[in-house]
Amino acid sequence: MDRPPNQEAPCISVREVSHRFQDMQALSGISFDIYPGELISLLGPSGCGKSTLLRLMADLLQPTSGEIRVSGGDPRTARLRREFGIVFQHPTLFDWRTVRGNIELPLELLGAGRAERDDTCDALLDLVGLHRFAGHYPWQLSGGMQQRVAIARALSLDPPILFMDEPFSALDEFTKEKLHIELLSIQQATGKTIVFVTHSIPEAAFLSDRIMVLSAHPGRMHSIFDVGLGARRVPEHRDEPQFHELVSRVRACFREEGEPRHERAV
Ligand SMILES: Nc1ncnc2c1ncn2[C@@H]1O[C@H](COP(=O)(O)OP(=O)(O)OP(=O)(O)O)[C@@H](O)[C@H]1O
Repeated sequence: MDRPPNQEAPCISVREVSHRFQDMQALSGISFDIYPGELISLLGPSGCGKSTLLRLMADLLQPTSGEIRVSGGDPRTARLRREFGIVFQHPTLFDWRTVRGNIELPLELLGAGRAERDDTCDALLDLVGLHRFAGHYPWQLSGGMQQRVAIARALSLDPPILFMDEPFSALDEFTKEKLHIELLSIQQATGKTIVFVTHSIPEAAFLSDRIMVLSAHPGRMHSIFDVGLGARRVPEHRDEPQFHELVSRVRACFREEGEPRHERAV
C-alpha cells in the first residue's frame, strides 16, 4: 500500500496499529508494508515510538489495536518460527563466552550438533570479518566489533528478517560509517529484510531503500521516502548533492506538520 504494486507479497504488514502505555498514547493508526529484501529505516525524534513499533513487530509488546503480520503470521508465530533476529542498541553479549561461543549460542540452545555449529559460525565470522577474533572474549573487543558479534548472533538461525534498534548509536562516527558499509554488504550477501530504527537522518538516508518518518505525541506515520539507490550506496555517495538534498528534505519533515505522504527521492 505504500509503494507501487510489487510482484512479491509484503513480508511485514502493519495495519492501523496503535499502542498505549497506561495513560500514554505512544502510537496511533500506523500502517505500512515492508517487502522482502528491503532495508527500511524507522526515523523520528526521541520518544516518537520507533522502538515501540519495532517491539510490536518483534512480539516484545502487543498492540492495543490494529494488526501486524510478519512472514504471513502474527508476530508470536513468526518469533516461534524464527522468522526474525533482533539487534539492540547495546550488544548484550555474554562476557564469559568467546566470540564463537556467543554467535553459536542460539544454535546450541536448539540442540544443533558441533559440526553444524562450527559451519554456521565460520560462515558468520567471515560475513562480519571477525574470524581472527573467534577465540576472544567480548571485553577484549571494541564496541564496533561487539556489535558485529551481536549481528552475527542475530543471523545464526538464518532468519529472513533482521530487526535493528539503533544498533550503531553508541558508536563513534568512524566506526559507525564502517559498519554502515558492512551492513549493506551483509544485506547484499544474504538478501535479508532489515528494519532499522534510528534518529539520525544521514544514517537513514545512507542505508535505506525507504525511510519511514514518524511524528511524535502520539507517534504517527508522517512521510515515507523512496530512496531508491540500491547497490549505488557507497561511501562517496555521502558527498553527493543528491544525498544532501535528501537529508534536507527529510529534515524538513520535522519542521512542518502535515498529512502523511509518500515521496520519491530519486
Ligand atoms: N514500558 C513503557 N512504559 C511506559 N511508557 C513507555 C514505555 N516504553 C516507552 N514508553 C513511552 O512511549 C513513548 C515512545 O517510546 P519509544 O521508546 O518507542 O520511543 P523512541 O522513538 O524509540 O525513542 P528513542 O529514540 O529516545 O529511543 C515515549 O514517550 C516513552 O516514554
